[in-house]
Amino acid sequence: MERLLVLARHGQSEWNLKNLFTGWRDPGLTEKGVEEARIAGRWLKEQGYEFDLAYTSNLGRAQRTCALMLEEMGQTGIETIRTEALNERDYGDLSGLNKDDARQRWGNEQVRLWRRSYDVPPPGGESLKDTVARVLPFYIQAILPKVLAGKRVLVAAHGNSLRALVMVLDGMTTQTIAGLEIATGVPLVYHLKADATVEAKTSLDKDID
Ligand SMILES: O=C(O)[C@@H](CO)OP(=O)(O)O
Repeated sequence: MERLLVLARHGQSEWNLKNLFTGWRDPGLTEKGVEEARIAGRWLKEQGYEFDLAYTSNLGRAQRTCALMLEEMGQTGIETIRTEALNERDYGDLSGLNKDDARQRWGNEQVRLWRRSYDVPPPGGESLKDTVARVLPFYIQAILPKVLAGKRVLVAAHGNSLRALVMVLDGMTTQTIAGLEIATGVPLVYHLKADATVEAKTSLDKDID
């Protein structure tokens, strides 16, 4: 049985371009972001993938990416479930601030800890640990049973909600996860075994911006 799970971060957003902490704020995609989503969809189609079901967050950039990918694949009709559980990590008080300005104000190391440590939350926001605690129950209760039942599933979400999932799928530690970056618009293709562990993983090659 095919147990296909494809994870894709949204294409470049207006706030990725402006270098702003985004979190639960809701900027749209840039033109480049739209193109990245389309390229991702075309690549998946060329690889011969099809989906039965899609999941996305409550945020527009992921929803639009999901829709554009499915459009390129000729699969606009499939059921798409939106959930807050897949939202980006909440950046709290940092939301809307420029990342370089934040480094000037609080120092590189503090900003690195907020952005990439496992358990240091940004002020008023979520750590990756908090994000894992939000994303993982939804994955286990909603997404995984579908994949294990043979539904081919697309998840279009965000840098940190996907880092939370990849950490679990790839068996990364609270240390190694700090070095994981997920590029915009790059599908990560997982084939799962019946016991929900990873049989194979491939992805479209692309540099991290
Ligand atoms: O601003 C954000 O919400 C995220 C993703 O763009 O940023 P970071 O790279 O710090 O996780």
